[in-house]
Amino acid sequence: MLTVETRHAIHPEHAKQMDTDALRANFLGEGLFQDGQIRLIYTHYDRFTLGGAVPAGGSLTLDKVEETKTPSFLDRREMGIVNIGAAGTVEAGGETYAMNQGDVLYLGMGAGAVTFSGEGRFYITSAPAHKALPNKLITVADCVEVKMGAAETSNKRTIKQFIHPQVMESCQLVLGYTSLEEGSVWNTIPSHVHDRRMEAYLYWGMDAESRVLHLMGEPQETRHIFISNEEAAISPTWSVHSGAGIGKYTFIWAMAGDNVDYTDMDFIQPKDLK
Ligand SMILES: O=C(O)C(=O)C[C@H](O)C(=O)CO
Ligand SMILES: [Zn+2]
Repeated sequence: MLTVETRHAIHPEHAKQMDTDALRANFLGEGLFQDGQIRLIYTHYDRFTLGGAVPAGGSLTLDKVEETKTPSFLDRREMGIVNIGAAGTVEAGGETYAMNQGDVLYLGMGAGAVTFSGEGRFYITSAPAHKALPNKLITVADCVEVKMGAAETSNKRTIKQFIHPQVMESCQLVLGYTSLEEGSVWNTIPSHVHDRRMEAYLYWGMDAESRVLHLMGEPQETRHIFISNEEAAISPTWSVHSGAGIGKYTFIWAMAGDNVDYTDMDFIQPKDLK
């Protein structure tokens, strides 16, 4: 079963007026991982699409998605998939890729139908592409690790880069995930924006009772949403995207836009946040 929800692009002046329910309806992705289902959010931020596929021991195929009006979803798009569950497989372009927890699969434009199988919980990201690039499995052992932050500022963390120029070529997608060290709670400090790229965060690896306070909004007009395990925050180009966890968490960051330069960020120092 496939479900697709459309999210329109929100102007920052509009976001300022929103109450909690409106912020959640526009910027939070809930219930993306349901047994036996593929659930997608098709956004109007760079037409970035995110979602989950949970085959729950069976198989699920993603092919035509009405929203794109193309015969197959990947006819003019690329895709990044992260397995946040147990072992599973993804079949595309005549190949079957075995994916353990944390592995990432890149599928290039024209890859065709995508079949998810096994016990995996597959996080799906996708953006329009301008050329066909080879499909590529990037295991946890293949990623590039960057250490950031410090225990003194409660933000010591490891950034694992997968779909990233240092690892492989993509059209628009840049993707990886960040884990906090024990005792550190803050991600993405100092905060930043990047008007050139939208971004989405998928929080996972959290206890059921735990929550992340996700900061969003313009730097001088911040808002927050509390996020549970396996929920996503959609971050428009004008929004900061930082968070603090009440308990352990990892988050998958994925971006699409004008460049694939991970370091292209406009930093906002804590003293300048409002
Ligand atoms: O912990 C961090 O810092 C991040 O993971 C930052 C994200 O990767 C990001 O926002 C990239 O633009
Ligand atoms: Zn960012």
